[in-house]
Amino acid sequence: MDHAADHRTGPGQRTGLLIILSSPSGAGKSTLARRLMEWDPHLRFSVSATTRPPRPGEVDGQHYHFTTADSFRSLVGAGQMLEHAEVFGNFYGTPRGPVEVAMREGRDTLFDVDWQGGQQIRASALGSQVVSIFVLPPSLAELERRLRTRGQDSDQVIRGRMEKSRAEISHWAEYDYVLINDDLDQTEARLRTILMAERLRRERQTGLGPFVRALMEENEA
Ligand SMILES: Nc1nc2c(ncn2[C@@H]2O[C@H](COP(=O)(O)OP(=O)(O)O)[C@@H](O)[C@H]2O)c(=O)[nH]1
Ligand SMILES: Nc1ncnc2c1ncn2[C@@H]1O[C@H](COP(=O)(O)OP(=O)(O)O)[C@@H](O)[C@H]1O
Repeated sequence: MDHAADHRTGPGQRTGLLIILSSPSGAGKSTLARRLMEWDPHLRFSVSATTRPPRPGEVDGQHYHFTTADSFRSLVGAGQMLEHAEVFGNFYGTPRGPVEVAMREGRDTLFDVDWQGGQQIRASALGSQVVSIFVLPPSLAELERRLRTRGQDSDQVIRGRMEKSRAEISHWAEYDYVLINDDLDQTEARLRTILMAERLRRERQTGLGPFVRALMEENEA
């Protein structure tokens, strides 16, 4: 079967959107993702696998699937990752199965992945369904302040993340939307607007009413 054609949109068909959120560490994407999920219970969060150890309060299977490097590698070897990358010295990857199920069910999926993950998902057979959003902090000083006030990482880890932030930010132009997360409520409102508009755009392709469909079929006959 042609894998790409399987997810192609057309009149009457409805497939899910893949909404990719990326940002330098600490800009606020996990917070925004959580708020968006609370707002829209139909949205599915893609739970990544990672070899990073859990932070206090993180729940296995909910925030991440915490795993060892060996089992991560065997999942990759078995083709079970839609994408994967090494970030800050740990492996992260998106399990393929749940994304494909959501696509078939017409459910939208939200991804919190870095720029490498964004590139790989865009290049995959599901790429035509991607809506990508890059979240920027108002400044690097504010980014560092957020990493420190989050209070989850050691000084050394924070320094490492700040060093990588410029490299992550350099990929902003690859994304469909760029949001500066200054005021959290305003950024959340903008994210909702993007989601609503992108859903309308998809309906333009897939949600034609029976009246328009009948006219199209008449024209094709
Ligand atoms: N490529 C890829 N990146 C991921 C995945 N899951 C998380 N990441 C990214 O890995 C980076 C580190 O995530 P995390 O350790 O949770 O730290 P945080 O971003 O500071 O909360 C972030 O840029 C995430 O977007 C994944 O499945 N694939
Ligand atoms: N707009 C904002 N203004 C102030 N603080 C914020 C804002 N957005 C997020 N934060 C805080 O910044 C810290 C990092 O946010 P988080 O969502 O964990 O970032 P990321 O997932 O991008 O690493 C958290 O303590 C969060 O509460």
